[in-house]
Amino acid sequence: NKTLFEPYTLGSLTLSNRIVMAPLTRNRAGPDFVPGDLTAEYYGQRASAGLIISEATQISQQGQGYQDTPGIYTQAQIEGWRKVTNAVHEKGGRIFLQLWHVGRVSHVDLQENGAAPVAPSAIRAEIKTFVNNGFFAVSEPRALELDELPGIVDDFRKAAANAIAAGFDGVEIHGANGYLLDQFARDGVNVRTDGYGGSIENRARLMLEVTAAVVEEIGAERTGIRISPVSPANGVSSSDAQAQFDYIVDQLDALGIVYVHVVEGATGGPRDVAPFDFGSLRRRFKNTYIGNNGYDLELATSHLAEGKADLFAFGRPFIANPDLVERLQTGAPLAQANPSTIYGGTAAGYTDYPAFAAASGH
Ligand SMILES: C=C(C(=O)O)c1ccccc1
Repeated sequence: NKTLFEPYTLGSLTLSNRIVMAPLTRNRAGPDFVPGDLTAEYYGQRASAGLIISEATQISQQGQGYQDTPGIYTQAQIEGWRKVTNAVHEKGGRIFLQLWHVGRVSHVDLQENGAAPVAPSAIRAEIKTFVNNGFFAVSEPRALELDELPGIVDDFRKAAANAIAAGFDGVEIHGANGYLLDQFARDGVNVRTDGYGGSIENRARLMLEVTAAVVEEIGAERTGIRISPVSPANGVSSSDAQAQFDYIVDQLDALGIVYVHVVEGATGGPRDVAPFDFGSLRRRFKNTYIGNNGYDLELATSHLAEGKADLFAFGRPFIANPDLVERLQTGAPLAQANPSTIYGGTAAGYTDYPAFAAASGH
């Protein structure tokens, strides 16, 4: 029977195992939101993952919501990411870039000319974001005009092309965790009365137009997406998540993208936050299903045996265990991350976690 530690074919890629490094925001981009040498070292250290999905990376300044997160919309940013993909590929690893637009989860100090963050509707989230070296309430958003949406689709398309130019093996569209595309999909925060709101199909429209544009630009085999059907992250909610996301996944399957990456529960929180049949998504999607959220070796092994997912994404465990795959395989103990150095800072708590062998003096 299948194990987590056997090779897996993802489109035209052969992954060395079924363990995925989930996207982790670390707020360590340099000036002009360019990833620096430390970032190349950090991802290189974790290249034994079957697939790395990078931290969320904004497709435009409008799409940025936190300080010191990296971008993929300038030549300098592409060159910075090239060092990262080289470091991972030198170690035989594979890496996708997560394309991000935060929508309403932003602050005027991050926006061009202090502009209001954009959203499907002018409803402010009751949350804070990390800006000006502190946590401050997100700013009042404005509703996007219909004629602005093609520009956002094009920003995703160009960012996908930039990611391939930077050497990434593919991209993951960020459709989860209460950011722009998820805001549009959720009737708790999208109250539009035009073609992008008011029905299951209309609310899915922007996410699906972005996905189709990325597929057209770089191919379905290099395009994945992350969704979080029942997560309340960043203040989103749905009146019928099952119907909304059954429809979305049916349409994603028709687009032929290589994987769907599903946050099964509250992001970074309880898996049973709300009743939801994830098997319904698994059955509707012919290609690869990546399960995420709170997995450990035992749960992943049992879900694999039950055919509930093909790959398993681990986030927080990868922070302090660069060699997580080897530790899971050998049963070595896992190190815990220092919570005070997860977001922001330099090497401490980023590149200075040792592999188990090094730590135990083997
Ligand atoms: C990009 C994030 C996500 O998808 O939740 C994120 C952003 C800031 C802190 C933690 C996570």
